[in-house]
Amino acid sequence: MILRDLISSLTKVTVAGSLDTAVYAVTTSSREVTPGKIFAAIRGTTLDGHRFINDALAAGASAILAETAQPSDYTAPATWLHVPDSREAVSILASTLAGHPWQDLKMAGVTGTNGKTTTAFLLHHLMKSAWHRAGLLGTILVDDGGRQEPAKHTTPGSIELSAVLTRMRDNGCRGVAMEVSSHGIHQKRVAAVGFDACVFTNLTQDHLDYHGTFEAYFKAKADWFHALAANPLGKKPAAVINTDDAYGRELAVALEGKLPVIRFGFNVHCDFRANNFRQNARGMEFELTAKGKSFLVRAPLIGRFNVYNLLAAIAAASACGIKPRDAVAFLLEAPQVPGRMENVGNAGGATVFVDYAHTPDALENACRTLKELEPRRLITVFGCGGDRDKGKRPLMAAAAARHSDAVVVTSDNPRSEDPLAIISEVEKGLGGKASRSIPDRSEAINFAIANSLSGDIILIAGKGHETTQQFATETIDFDDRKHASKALRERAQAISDMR
Ligand SMILES: CC(=O)N[C@H]1[C@@H](OP(=O)(O)OP(=O)(O)OC[C@H]2O[C@@H](n3ccc(=O)[nH]c3=O)[C@H](O)[C@@H]2O)O[C@H](CO)[C@@H](O)[C@@H]1O[C@H](C)C(=O)N[C@@H](C)C(=O)N[C@H](CCC(=O)O)C(=O)O
Ligand SMILES: Nc1ncnc2c1ncn2[C@@H]1O[C@H](COP(=O)(O)OP(=O)(O)OP(=O)(O)O)[C@@H](O)[C@H]1O
Ligand SMILES: N[C@H](CCC[C@H](N)C(=O)O)C(=O)O
Ligand SMILES: [Mg+2]
Repeated sequence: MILRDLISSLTKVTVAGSLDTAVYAVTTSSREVTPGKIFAAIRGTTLDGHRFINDALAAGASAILAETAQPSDYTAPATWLHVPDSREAVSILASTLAGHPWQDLKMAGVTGTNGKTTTAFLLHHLMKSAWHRAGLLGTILVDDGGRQEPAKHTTPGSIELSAVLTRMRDNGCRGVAMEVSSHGIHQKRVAAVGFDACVFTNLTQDHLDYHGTFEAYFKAKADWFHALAANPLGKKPAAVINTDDAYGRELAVALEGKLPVIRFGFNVHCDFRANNFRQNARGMEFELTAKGKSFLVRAPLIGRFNVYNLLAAIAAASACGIKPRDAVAFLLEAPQVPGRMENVGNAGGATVFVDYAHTPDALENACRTLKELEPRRLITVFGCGGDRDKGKRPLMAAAAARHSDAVVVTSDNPRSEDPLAIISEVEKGLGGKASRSIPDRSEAINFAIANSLSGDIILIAGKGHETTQQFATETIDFDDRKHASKALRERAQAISDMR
């Protein structure tokens, strides 16, 4: 593409040099520069990409995009593009170079502290059921309509995102369900993508290490909606908002008159409203009132919090053109989201669930849900991530202690931190609850399972679908589901040996 045509999509740019240059790609890494590429200098969270402009020039960059003006002593042939916000400009250029694939796809995005992955999986299931092919982007995996691969980020960088959306379109997908993380919004990864439905699930404590304050975290989420209200990119996005959540209500009020707002939850003002929720160990049912009609929703998921995820999926699907009646029928066959309230088996009458709860609110919900199944005892095994929001630690402990009969504190990705130091911060929130601290996660799981009694439920929380445990010096293979299954088999064998 000729630079002149490409940069016409940028609203604010000062050019120094030729616009007749042909370019075919943009990159934010000097290490990936080859002739024909634009090197975009990003002010990163650890490094400033502007430091690598000379490396990019040496590698033959055809143009430089930067937040600084061309230096006075600049002699290189590469055209210089001065923009106020490199990350935003990269999003626009990447989308333009790819031919804006999202224009040909029904796009549903999901943001919020908890429930993004689950809601995106449910939406993907609805889209696939209705349209045969649909894409999925999120924490666990990327499904481009042809094949699935593990995800590196919840929301990929804008360049990778444009590439994946292109593959989805070319593979015949009609829609995409994707998670939109607060990092993704803040780093403008989705700044140039139009959406048909934007879901807000809830807002509770997480990621304060990155955003600093709770208000900044809320602002990051809200910015996505406000940006699309100001510039909907040619689509008509509906804001699909949980208004049982206080921040959701605030957002819905702020968007009134700017975007169509679809409210969901249990409260009487909802457009998609749930009533009469019931559950057992195999699934749930509730009554849905939407568009003046009533439906009985039945799905193989447990937990009142999953009512929100189901409502969000049905409402967002409706904004994308899938009728609630059809959605309700498809949800009878809703998939097990890997590592989300996943029943991994039982032995000696005790049942094990693996869940990804790694925030105080999620752990509270997971524990409460399992306690509602009236186990003899609820034993919760969990830890807190290293190099992440430290404020979560005592709060997660308090949530676990409130609803569990016994707690086993262990490690969850200590990263660069000392596992014992993390555990002692967690212990401060337990408030005297019966507990055992076992830093080695496999031993902690073995301990909980070996000491279980018939009728107990064991919740192993925090890692869900993850398959590794990250330490300062090494990352080892570790999968809660595989480990728990092995421990359950050993326990079943031990019980049968004793007979
Ligand atoms: C903190 C954070 O979010 N970092 C992300 C960010 O990196 P950065 O911009 O800060 O990069 P940096 O290392 O400071 O470098 C600045 C620039 O210099 C460039 N550079 C650097 C060296 C060099 O020799 N040449 C060069 O050009 C780099 O390519 C980069 O463009 O932008 C990169 C590209 O998009 C991301 O890969 C990277 O994600 C890191 C790996 C990460 O761990 N992110 C996590 C926290 C994250 O994004 N999580 C969210 C939410 C998860 C959830 O709760 O669901 C997610 O969406 O996954
Ligand atoms: N709507 C919800 N409200 C509160 N808690 C929820 C909700 N949905 C799921 N959870 C809890 O949060 C955990 C994470 O759920 P999920 O993976 O769907 O969220 P996420 O927003 O994608 O999280 P992450 O940002 O870490 O990827 C679940 O394992 C469950 O314990
Ligand atoms: N996307 C989240 C996941 C956390 C999961 C938990 N296992 C942990 O490591 O804290 C993060 O990186 O903060
Ligand atoms: Mg997720």
